[in-house]
Amino acid sequence: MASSATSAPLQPSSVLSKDNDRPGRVVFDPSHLQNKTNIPKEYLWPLSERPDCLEELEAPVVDLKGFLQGDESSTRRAAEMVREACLTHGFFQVINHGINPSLFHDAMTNADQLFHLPLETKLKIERQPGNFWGYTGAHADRLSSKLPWKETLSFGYDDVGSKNGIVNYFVSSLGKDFESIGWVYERYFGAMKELSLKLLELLAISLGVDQEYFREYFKDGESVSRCNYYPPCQVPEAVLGTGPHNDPNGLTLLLQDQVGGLEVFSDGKWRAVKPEPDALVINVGDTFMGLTNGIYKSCLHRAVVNSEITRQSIVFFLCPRGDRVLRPPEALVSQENPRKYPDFTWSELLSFTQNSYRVDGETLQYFSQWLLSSKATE
Ligand SMILES: C=C1C[C@]23C[C@H]1CC[C@H]2[C@]1(C)CCC[C@@](C)(C(=O)O)[C@H]1[C@@H]3C(=O)O
Ligand SMILES: O=C(O)CCC(=O)C(=O)O
Ligand SMILES: [Fe+2]
Repeated sequence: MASSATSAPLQPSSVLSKDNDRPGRVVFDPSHLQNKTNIPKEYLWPLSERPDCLEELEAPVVDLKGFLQGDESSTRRAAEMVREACLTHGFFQVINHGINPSLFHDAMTNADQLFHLPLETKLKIERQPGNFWGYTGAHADRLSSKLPWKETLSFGYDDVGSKNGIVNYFVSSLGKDFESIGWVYERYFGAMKELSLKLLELLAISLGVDQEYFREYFKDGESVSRCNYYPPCQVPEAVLGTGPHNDPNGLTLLLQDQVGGLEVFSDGKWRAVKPEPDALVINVGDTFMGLTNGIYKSCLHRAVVNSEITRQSIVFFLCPRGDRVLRPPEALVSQENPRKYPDFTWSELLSFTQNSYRVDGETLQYFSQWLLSSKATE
């Protein structure tokens, strides 16, 4: 369960290569799998705790309107709400965030169309080892057991280095017909980057840190964006759409449809994050927990699937530039709260998480210990 320390090492990518040169390779074909009652062993997780009546996570729905308009008392109120949530579990939702609901709608419907393409077409844009761009079915390119019951399409979203990178990606990999889809995600993830920088200002205010501090830290980052598509499963309690994990990045901005399935392990129980129309779910990742010297919490979460209906989510993982050293501002370090983690860079943490996938919520702790012991033996 969540409290026991287990880690499932990822298979090196050289072990799993393209299905045509590795006949034993698992290929996630939802049209076939979603009707099966006999779930192939690669997808099985120890029977997950699925209470009949799942309690809801106590996570505030924060109205950003006043803050975005520069209104002081609304900003104070919003900062207090996010502070309380981040001191406890690091999850809150935002509404009136300034993003047009039609962009949410377009991002969801285009993902639906993309995941309905024939499997051969999706495999043409399969994610390659060491790269964050492309399609995966159940992450079978990197994992061989406890596979997530999902398809993903990811983009190494980078508004700094590559202008129109997502549009170019669609056109060069799937052809000119996909240009308009590329523009939808270019606009969507551009809006997510902008909003995430504003949220960092609100978080800085909530911590009494210079308003620009975190914004400056993340503004030239190499973020990752992803569409998740979770088909139904006839034995939903035997599989997980996304296994338990803490996000390694700074902040995560997640758009979920109204189906529900996102759960957070808080106060000893899995709790549902209730879908709110047109809201975004925001959560603190390990990098932000590190930057706040452990004051704001990143929390274990997972996505479950159901037996009836496909669920979709679209995620923006805000990350720093790879060589940025993660060090909290002085205001967050004191005698009572001394440094919790050593200095490290985002690329060090990212490669650790890519090689060792922990399901116990202790990644940052283990990473810090590993870093300190490996530096001591250098
Ligand atoms: C930098 C990243 C690695 C993952 C995608 C982004 C941010 C979160 C990571 C992830 C979601 C954590 C859970 C396991 C994972 C393999 C997944 O199920 O998708 C992770 C991502 C990944 O490596 O693709
Ligand atoms: O789809 C979801 O609700 C959660 C996905 C998630 O946690 C992730 O991709 O990191
Ligand atoms: Fe996550």
